[in-house]
Amino acid sequence: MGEPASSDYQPETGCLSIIVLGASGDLAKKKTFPALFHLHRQAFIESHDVHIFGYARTKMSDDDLRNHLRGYLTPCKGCEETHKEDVSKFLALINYVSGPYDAEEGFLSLDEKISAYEMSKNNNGGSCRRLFYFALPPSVYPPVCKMLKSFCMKKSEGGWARVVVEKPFGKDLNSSEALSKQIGELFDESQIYRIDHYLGKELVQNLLVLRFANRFFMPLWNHDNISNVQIVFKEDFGTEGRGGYFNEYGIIRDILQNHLLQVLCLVAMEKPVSLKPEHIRDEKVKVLQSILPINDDEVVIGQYEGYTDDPTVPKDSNTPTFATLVLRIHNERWEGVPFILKAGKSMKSRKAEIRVQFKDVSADIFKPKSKVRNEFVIRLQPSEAIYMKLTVKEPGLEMKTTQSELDLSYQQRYQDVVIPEAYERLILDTIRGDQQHFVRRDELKVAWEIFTPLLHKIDNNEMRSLPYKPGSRGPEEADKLAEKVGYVQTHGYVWIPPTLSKREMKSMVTRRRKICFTFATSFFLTALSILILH
Ligand SMILES: NC(=O)C1=CN([C@@H]2O[C@H](COP(=O)(O)OP(=O)(O)OC[C@H]3O[C@@H](n4cnc5c(N)ncnc54)[C@H](OP(=O)(O)O)[C@@H]3O)[C@@H](O)[C@H]2O)C=CC1
Ligand SMILES: O=C1O[C@H](COP(=O)(O)O)[C@@H](O)[C@H](O)[C@H]1O
Repeated sequence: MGEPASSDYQPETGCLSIIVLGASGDLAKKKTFPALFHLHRQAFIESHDVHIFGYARTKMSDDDLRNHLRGYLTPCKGCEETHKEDVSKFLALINYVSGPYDAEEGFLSLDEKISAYEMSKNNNGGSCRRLFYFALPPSVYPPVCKMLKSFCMKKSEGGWARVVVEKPFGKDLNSSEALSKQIGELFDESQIYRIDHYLGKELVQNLLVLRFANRFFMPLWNHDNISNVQIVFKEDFGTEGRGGYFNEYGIIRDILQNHLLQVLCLVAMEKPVSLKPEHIRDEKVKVLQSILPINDDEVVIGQYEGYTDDPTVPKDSNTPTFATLVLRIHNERWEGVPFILKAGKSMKSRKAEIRVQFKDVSADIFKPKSKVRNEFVIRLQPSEAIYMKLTVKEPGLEMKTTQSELDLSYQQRYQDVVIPEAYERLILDTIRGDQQHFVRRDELKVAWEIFTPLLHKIDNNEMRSLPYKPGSRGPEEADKLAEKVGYVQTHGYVWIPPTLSKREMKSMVTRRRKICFTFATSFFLTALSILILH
């Protein structure tokens, strides 16, 4: 069965079973089930044709799982009134099956339950669809795939079975390729959805539109005009309860090799032939293939002080919780432009953004006191925004220049819009069969090729993590590296997100209306009294 492109999507009929493997875990409760809840609340998945099955080793009843999840299902803005009812309706759709990941007993009973549900729905016609979501550590992907393939793949006419797998997909090039091979022997590429939730973020999805639907950017988007690009991820908390997992992977495998690299692809790729998933992914692969080997002199890794206090982390751990490194794309558009990727845990603030810094104006006649540059910033989170830093005349009698911005802040511009969570959007894509925002096997392979030599050096202690204070900007050396490769910080300029809230806007409008009303009333009364007096 061919998989439809996004624009070809036709709503399907028939029953849909969503199976969350690892239902007892962290991702399942924090992201997967809440995303399903919101999709259900908005009727993207509906009670009459969907059922959800949780699967894990932990022994619990249906109600135990429902109660475990309840607290994570929070109302969205404006849904508070119906929230209790929405939660009850959603939880009623969930059943739980307990079993091991590498033996048939649990999977046979899972299949029995899914089949019973499908049978109960058969009289509606249509096909049966099975979506398997792996909210599991990658170490158990191979046995789980085998079990699913052997025991849970009953296919009805026109139906489908898809698997969604989480990152990190492997630990380096070899392990990732081995995993891809094992899974590839069991499922077609069109059935495998390698999720990278950054691809589901609103402003990441906006990148192609911004770049290719606006005349502004096209002629400027190249090495003639752009000095450097920074892609930054910061969290203001540490590994918190995930020390065991994190210590095995580190920040490069956790964030840079996947999330930041995917963002880089969308910033740097050429215009795809169309919006078809394969056309987009072809262009992403070309960018990745053009990235030069990472230069050790353009890498700074760090570890926040106190990281090894976590009892699950060895005292002598060299695992980086921070990294800044430079990627260089060897092609006609980007030759000479450093792409600075920076990610850190336990930093001063939580933020993810893309910062495109332009070159200096040539033969500048305004002679500003300090060097200033145009920047185009896309803030992915928090407070989604797109703004452009530019030089303007300072209002007043003097001919002085100052830094200002053209600002599109989503909170202000789209006040009535609730921006969906990345996972909501991506799970919906998997149901619709749209692989545009998922990582293809060859894309993953090149991504690992880029990072594997560096990762091996760090794993072998050939490169040491520098200590940094929790709540800081990370090691000073990282800022020095960014400066060395061309980033110019604008001193004295701070972007202030517009603060006019909807309430303030409303009260302003009401106040204006009141003034108009008072004015109209007094005008009317004056006119009336003049008339009476005459
Ligand atoms: N948590 C997060 O914020 C994010 C997680 N991810 C990815 O999602 C996946 C799941 O992550 P997360 O939920 O945090 O993981 P968990 O450690 O919570 O594991 C999920 C479930 O898998 C089972 N499990 C855990 N360890 C093992 C093991 N060694 N062998 C067999 N089963 C095990 C447990 O269920 P039981 O014992 O009941 O079978 C557990 O409840 C991972 O690939 C992770 O990298 C991606 C982005 C964010
Ligand atoms: O994949 C991961 O992402 C989260 C950060 O996600 P965000 O959407 O809140 O930016 C990170 O905390 C985690 O370590 C990593 O595995």
